[in-house]
Amino acid sequence: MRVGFVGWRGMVGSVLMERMVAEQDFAHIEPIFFTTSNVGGKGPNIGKDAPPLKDANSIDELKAMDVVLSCQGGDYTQRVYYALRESGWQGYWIDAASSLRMADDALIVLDPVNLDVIKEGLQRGVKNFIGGNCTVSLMLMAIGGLYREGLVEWVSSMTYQAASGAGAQNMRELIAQMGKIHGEVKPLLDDPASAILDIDRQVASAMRADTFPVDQFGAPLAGSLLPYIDKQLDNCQSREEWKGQAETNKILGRAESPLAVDGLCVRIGAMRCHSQALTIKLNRDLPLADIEGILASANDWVSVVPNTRAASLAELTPTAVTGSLSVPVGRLRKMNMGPEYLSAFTVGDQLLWGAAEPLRRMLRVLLEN
Ligand SMILES: NC(=O)C1=CN([C@@H]2O[C@H](COP(=O)(O)OP(=O)(O)OC[C@H]3O[C@@H](n4cnc5c(N)ncnc54)[C@H](OP(=O)(O)O)[C@@H]3O)[C@@H](O)[C@H]2O)C=CC1
Ligand SMILES: N[C@@H](CC(=O)OP(=O)(O)O)C(=O)O
Repeated sequence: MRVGFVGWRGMVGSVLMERMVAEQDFAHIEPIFFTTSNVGGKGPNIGKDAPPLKDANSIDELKAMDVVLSCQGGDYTQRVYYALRESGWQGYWIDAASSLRMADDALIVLDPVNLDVIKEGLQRGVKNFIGGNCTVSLMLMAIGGLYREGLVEWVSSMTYQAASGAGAQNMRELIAQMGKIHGEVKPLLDDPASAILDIDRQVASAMRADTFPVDQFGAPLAGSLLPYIDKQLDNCQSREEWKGQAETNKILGRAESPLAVDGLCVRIGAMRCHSQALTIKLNRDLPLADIEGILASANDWVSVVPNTRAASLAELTPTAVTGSLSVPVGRLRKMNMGPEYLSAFTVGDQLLWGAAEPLRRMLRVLLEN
């Protein structure tokens, strides 16, 4: 199988390459690497030879692929995908970008949750397989068991999303903001006798100054938060919030009878792990132990964290989870609203299960099909 990789050196693409090397995926395919900026250059080090980089804008070169896997971004998809199909290309298109997600002829892939939907799609001749929004994929990795058992009436998701979701430059800017804040008050911090309100005043003044680095986020994130992610929609949801219900139901294959998912999406100063506080309305009262069993059995990566302070601080934070495929879910308890209202908190690496891993695994599904 000739697989063309576009966007392999970007942030999502680099994580994908790391995972594919770790899982020895390249042993099963003929990889061809593409570029928009360095035609003829050298591809990534994957432990085996590959031809020099090909032009990612050349429909003729792309047409020779059985599969094109793109982590290059939505603009690239818009520019190239339709032209490639119009040329008569019948191959599989796997993509990290959101552009094609809601198209009728595309499926959103998250195989630990929707392998049945994917397999049924393959039998129907579906050729476009798109990675889901990171927050949605991570939520479903965490509580997919409840959906699988038909226990969910609705979910409200309040998110705490990492800088990486906005891109590599944003991660850099977050650290620059942290450094700027520290630099402003270092002399006061070094003096144990200094007044904390003086430090606080200087920090606030530094963050509000014109010289504070905000080119990427448009506002201070370090020491603050941003209560709006992605575009503004006419119904007063942000586009990120809209994706919650639309993509969840598409992933689960229930677009005809959608379950409600809604909430607020907020950017916080974490590096690459998205967290979510969930309120889940179950459609019946179930003992907490049964709920924990259902959650833990849903896939190989979800783990139930005991609802204690010690376990939550040790296992249920972005710092604990970053760089790993595990998706812990904790803070599980019945809420004051009634026995059918369940609270949960979950954390996941948005570059792994939130972006690269479902694409890598889709390639495996194609190979095994
Ligand atoms: N960031 C995220 O969290 C998520 C992103 N996605 C989607 O994935 C797509 C790609 O996102 P992301 O990986 O963040 O994009 P990046 O900006 O990191 O990379 C995209 C492309 O930019 C080019 N590029 C230019 N300068 C550099 C540089 N210094 N280092 C690396 N690449 C460079 C590369 O193309 P070339 O080699 O051709 O020059 C690269 O493939 C987007 O559509 C996004 O929506 C999906 C889920 C999560
Ligand atoms: N919008 C997400 C990241 C992302 O790329 O999402 P999507 O793949 O749906 O465009 C975030 O900011 O955290």
